[in-house]
Formats: sequence, C-alpha cells, structure tokens
Amino acid sequence: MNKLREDALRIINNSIDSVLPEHAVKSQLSSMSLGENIYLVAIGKAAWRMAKAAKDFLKEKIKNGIVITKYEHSQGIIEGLQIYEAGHPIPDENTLKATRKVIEMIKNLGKDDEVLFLVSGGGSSLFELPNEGIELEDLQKLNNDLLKSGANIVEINTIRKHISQVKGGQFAKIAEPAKIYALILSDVIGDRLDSIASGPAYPDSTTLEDVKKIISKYNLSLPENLLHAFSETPKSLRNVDTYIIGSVNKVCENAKLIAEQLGYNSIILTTTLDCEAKEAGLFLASIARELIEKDRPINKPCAVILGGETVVKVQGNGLGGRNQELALSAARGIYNYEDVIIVSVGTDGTDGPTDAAGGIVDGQTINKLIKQNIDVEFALKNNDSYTALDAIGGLIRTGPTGTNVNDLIFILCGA
Ligand SMILES: Nc1ncnc2c1ncn2[C@@H]1O[C@H](COP(=O)(O)OP(=O)(O)O)[C@@H](O)[C@H]1O
Ligand SMILES: O=C(O)[C@@H](CO)OP(=O)(O)O
Ligand SMILES: [Mg+2]
Repeated sequence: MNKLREDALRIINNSIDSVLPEHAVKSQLSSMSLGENIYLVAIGKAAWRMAKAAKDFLKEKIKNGIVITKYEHSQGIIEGLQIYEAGHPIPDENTLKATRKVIEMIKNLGKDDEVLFLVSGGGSSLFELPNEGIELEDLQKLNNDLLKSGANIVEINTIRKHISQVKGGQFAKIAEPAKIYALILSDVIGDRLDSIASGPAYPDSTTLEDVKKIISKYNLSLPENLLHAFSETPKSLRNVDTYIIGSVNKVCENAKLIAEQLGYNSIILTTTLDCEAKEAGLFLASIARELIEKDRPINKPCAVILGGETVVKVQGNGLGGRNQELALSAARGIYNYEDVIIVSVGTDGTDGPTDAAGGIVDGQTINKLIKQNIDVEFALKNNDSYTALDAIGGLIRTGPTGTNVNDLIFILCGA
C-alpha cells in the first residue's frame, strides 16, 4: 500500500476512535450529581457503547434500562439492561416493540425518579411509535420516500416528528414528572437538538406549517390516512436538562491533529458541508487541483479536512451512499493527478444501505474503472457508487463503529 493511502486510513481509524462515546459519557456523568433511582434509555447507533459506559459508571443506581440500537450494533449483554435491535434507516416491527417497552418503563415514574436518556443518530428510525391510524407499512413507505427525496435530515425529521407519539419532545412529556437528563452525541449539522434522533426530549421548533411546506417542496404524495394523522408537538418542556457530549467538530479537530502528527500541514475547511454529494465531490477535486498546482491555500504535504453531511436525491436503482457517491464524483476531478487522495466516510461505519463506511479515490481511480468497463457517469447517474468503487478497491470498510458524529471528508496531498 502506498504511503498516502496508509496515512489516509490511519487518519480515518484514529479520528473515529477518538470520538467513541465511552470517555465523553463518563466525563459528563462525573460532572453531574444524579440520584439513586435512575432509569436508562439509550437510542441510536451509538446506544450500546453509551449505555455500557453509563452502566459501568453508575452501577446499581440504574434501576432499569432499555437500549435500542441498529441490527448488528449490539456488542452483547449489559447486566441489568434490556437490549433491542431494530430497523434503520427504515423503522420496523422491532422498532415499535422496543419503543412500547420504553413507554411502559417510564410512563408511571414519580417526581423523585430520573431518566438518563442517551441519544445518538439513528434514533429516529429505532425509537418510534406512530400516531393512531398509521400502520407500520405507511410509516415505512413515508420514511423510504423521504430518504430518497433529497431532503436534508432537518426536513426529514420535521415530518417524522409530526406523525409520532414519542418524537419532538413527546417522550419527555410521557416521562413527566420524572426529570430527564439527556446526553447527546450529535450527528446533525449545527447540533440542532430538536433534529438529532428527532428530539424526543427537546422542545420542537418546527410546526405543522413547516410540514406542509416540506411536503410541497419535495412533491411528496401521502395517502389520505397519513394526512389526517399529523399532530402538533410540544414547544416547551420543564423536566429536561440537555448536554451535547460529541459532534463532528471533535472528529475534524482530531483528524487535523493526527494529520499534523503524520507531517501534513492541515486545515479544517468547514464542519457544515451540506450540499449534494456529487457537487461536493467536484468542489473537493477543484480544491485538490489548487493544492497540487498552486500550493494554495496551504503548502504540500497537506490535509484539507471537512465535516458535515451531504444529500443524495436517489433516482437510480444502484447501490451506494452519500460518502461513496461524493468520493466517486471527486475522482473525476483528479483524473491522472499524482500524489493525491480524496476520502469521504461516515463515522458510524455504514454509508447508505451498504457494508462500506465510505470511499477513497485517487488519480488512478478513473483509469481502473475504465479497465473494468465501468462508466463513471453512468454509475453516478444510477446511484451505483458502491458497485463501481468495490470493483477497484475504492471502498473503506470499518464495520459498525459504535459512534455516530456525521461524516469526515478530507483531501491528502503528498509533498
Ligand atoms: N444508492 C444510493 N446511492 C447514494 N445514496 C443512497 C443510495 N441509497 C440510499 N442512499 C442514501 O443513504 C441515506 C441513508 O444512509 P445512512 O448511511 O443510513 O444515513 P445516516 O448515516 O445519516 O444514517 C439515505 O438518506 C439516502 O439518501
Ligand atoms: O436519527 C436521526 O434522525 C438521524 C439524525 O440524528 O440519524 P441517522 O441519519 O443516523 O438516521
Ligand atoms: Mg444522518
């Protein structure tokens, strides 16, 4: 493996390791003084690791607890906690079953009880009980349409919150009068607390008016029963304290430190990349060319680091994810350039409905695709980035990481 690729993989692995949730959970808990009657609820892709850290720290103070995470994201038994796995990014039967268990556990709590609510991205699909009149099939179709529409996560979750019994602050209402302490691992740009996992314990800033606008903006066609099932969400809550314990900012800062230790001049360009994945790829390639040809805006060897979450309007029937699509698109702009790599990777370890975390491309990627008879333009049009990158060794596979703080994207240039 060449040095640039080796360094890129090291930056990816070490910076994701630096945002695993154990340390953040323990350090937050050690600054709080919780009582002796704690009920734990952990939701999201990082739920298992967050819950394990909390249990190790609080021990017998936790009276009961439920963890809901994505399939293949549980790492085994945690004594005293019930662990469920469920569907993501589309909710399934197990989502509803596990959510009902949580409601049963917290609905009759008293004012001296406390709920430790550990929240990470993925929670929207894993923690859900829809409003009366909505069947699971309706909910699944709506989620599928939303995820393919090109809407961003704030828009998607605005809709999800208004057909739910637990999202948009409603979980906190059910737990009243118990106090909720929410520890949040953010995977939403700008750390919007009412969007992360659809904010089950945060006052909702969005309204039914916003729902109407999003339905019309993305031309969504909803069945009649769904249109009648929307409900307004709470705009204030009195029983919740919220703490953000990790975000994309941290993974970018750590990637910068690691790149510097490896000898690369490094900058963070943005932590809020949010445009179309294909456009982001071409934009990154143009920056790479500036670095190579003009040594601007920093001198080689260098790392230019970005964080955020791009969007994809899925119109083809191929296989891929936003990070793979960004990387494949970027390959077009660095065709035949030497000593440059562009990487895009989801810190949760799974990009779209695939087993890859993201993509890694260089100046030879397009030549390798040509040799395999793969037309990059067709692959992009068909949203088939996984198949294309897989054929030429351009996928990054980490497996589920146990954390989730959005996507890490970077350019690495040799001397
Ligand atoms: N074939 C595809 N190519 C590109 N993106 C896709 C494809 N299929 C689904 N997606 C995108 O993958 C997203 C879900 O991916 P996922 O990695 O689970 O998101 P997150 O990490 O935010 O939970 C969808 O919103 C959709 O836009
Ligand atoms: O659960 C959710 O609503 C989102 C954002 O937090 O996470 P993910 O994109 O991982 O599904
Ligand atoms: Mg997401």
